[in-house]
Amino acid sequence: MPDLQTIVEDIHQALLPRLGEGAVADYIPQLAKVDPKQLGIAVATTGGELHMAGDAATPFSIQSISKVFMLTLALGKVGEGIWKRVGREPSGSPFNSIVQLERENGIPRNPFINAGAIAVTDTVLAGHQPREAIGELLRFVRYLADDDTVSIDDAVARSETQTGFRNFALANFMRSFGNIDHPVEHVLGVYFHQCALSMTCAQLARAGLYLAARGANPLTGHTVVSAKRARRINALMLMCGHYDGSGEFAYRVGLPGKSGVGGGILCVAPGVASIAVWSPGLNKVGNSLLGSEALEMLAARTGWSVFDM
Ligand SMILES: NC(=O)CC[C@H](N)C(=O)O
Repeated sequence: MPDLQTIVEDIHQALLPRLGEGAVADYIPQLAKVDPKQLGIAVATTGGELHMAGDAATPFSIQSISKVFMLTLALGKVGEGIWKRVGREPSGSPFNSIVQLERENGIPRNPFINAGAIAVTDTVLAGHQPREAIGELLRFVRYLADDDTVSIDDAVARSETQTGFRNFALANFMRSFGNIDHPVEHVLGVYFHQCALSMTCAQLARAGLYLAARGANPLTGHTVVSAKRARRINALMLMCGHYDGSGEFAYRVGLPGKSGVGGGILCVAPGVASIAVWSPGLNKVGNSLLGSEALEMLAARTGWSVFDM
């Protein structure tokens, strides 16, 4: 196998002619302004190497990838009790779907669709003002990435607050079933800010290392979660991380991953590496089109797969 740096550069080079494919998320006005012709790849290995290509040092809106970090925080606070409020099954529905919620009594299918993530955020809000919960998450992500420059893009958070009608509907609907404890405006205030976390591929790849290294960041030595919990979060990412595109992603890439409508994907090769890719153009189910292609190529070139150990 050629060295990793060559592989990531080759993949970036191969995809360059296709930059701009897919559709940028435009239901959040601030995201619609992002130049679609960008592609970043960063691979952080458990051995401490970092390989980057393309726009890997450009910050972007991580959006739903933040659901992985918020879930990690919530599990630390309430442990397995979280599963009383949210399931662990793939939804087979779009990320912002409301239909299952009624049939399933306000309990979202999993923590990675919007409804599930909003319930998780509500858990983290317990005993805090929204500003404190946002601060706690920001500190946590900075700690994971070992980088204090990670920030929240207030313009993105504001843009989503003004247009997040569907998320308000989801939160109110869950509240009617007793599955949201705090005022909906508070919960969504935190949720929109977590989605507006702005990170580069390099920062994101480093932040995800704990999931590739049995719960501890091998660069800093910081223990984040137990090995068992890291495995379980990876299992959820594999089954639910790409909404109704999760099966396709598992088939093509074969690694746990979590996407966001900003065009980012965090992907985990357990024991080996944490990978972040970013390209704003999305496919029909809202996952980065070229980001998924890049990961498929990376998995093929390296042989990394959770189905072949
Ligand atoms: N899939 C996503 O990244 C969705 C996150 C976005 N903030 C929303 O709630 O719609």
